[in-house]
Amino acid sequence: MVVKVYGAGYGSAKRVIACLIEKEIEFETIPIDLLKGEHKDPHFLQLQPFGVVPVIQDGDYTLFESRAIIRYYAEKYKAQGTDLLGKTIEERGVVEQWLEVEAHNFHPPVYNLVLHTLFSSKLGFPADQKVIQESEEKLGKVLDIYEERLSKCKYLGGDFFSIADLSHLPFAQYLVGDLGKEHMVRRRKNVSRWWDDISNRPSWKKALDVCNP
Ligand SMILES: N[C@@H](CCC(=O)N[C@@H](CS(=O)(=O)O)C(=O)NCC(=O)O)C(=O)O
Repeated sequence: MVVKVYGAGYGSAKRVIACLIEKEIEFETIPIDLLKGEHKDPHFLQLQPFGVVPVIQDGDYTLFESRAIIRYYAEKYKAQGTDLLGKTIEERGVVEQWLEVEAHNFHPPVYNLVLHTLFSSKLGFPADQKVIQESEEKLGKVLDIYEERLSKCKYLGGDFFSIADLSHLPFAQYLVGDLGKEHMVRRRKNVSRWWDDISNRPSWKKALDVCNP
């Protein structure tokens, strides 16, 4: 069954696309235009009651929340494509730990920078410079912890690429790209080495091609 990915053009959906490519799972993308409000359409809300993207449909199985989706496919197809979870429950625990760190410590400040720097005018609210400054300060502290972690091992979850690293790709891409904050990565040599490693993976390059044709 070909997996349907709704909203592939947007950040959190790219996390799912990169995972499906790493796991060698066939998928198709279904555009959802956020600026036209298609994510608030009653039919879409039946798939995702919170009205955000992505959602996947895999036959009669529907799942939303991008990190839940990548955990699902990483587990369901553990023996296919890249192993993204580690070999032991202890390795899995550390992977889950850094995936939670990405969701609760890395994502919020970067998401605020994206909203207030890139989308405030399109979404019709004033960019809040205080939020921008506070978010950059918070993110700097998070990256300092990453710098220490990555001085001890190649990837966040250990010495193997995992969903913890993969989950960072979409919004770290914003950081070094459209947000113009690449210096926050480059001034930290281990974070810089890590970013070059994970962002040069063929799966990420293909995900960007699929999502930004
Ligand atoms: N926790 C959700 C977040 C999804 C989310 O916020 N998606 C954004 C797009 S993006 O941030 O992933 O680019 C969205 O649909 N925003 C629409 C809205 O908030 O109305 C997930 O990871 O799937």
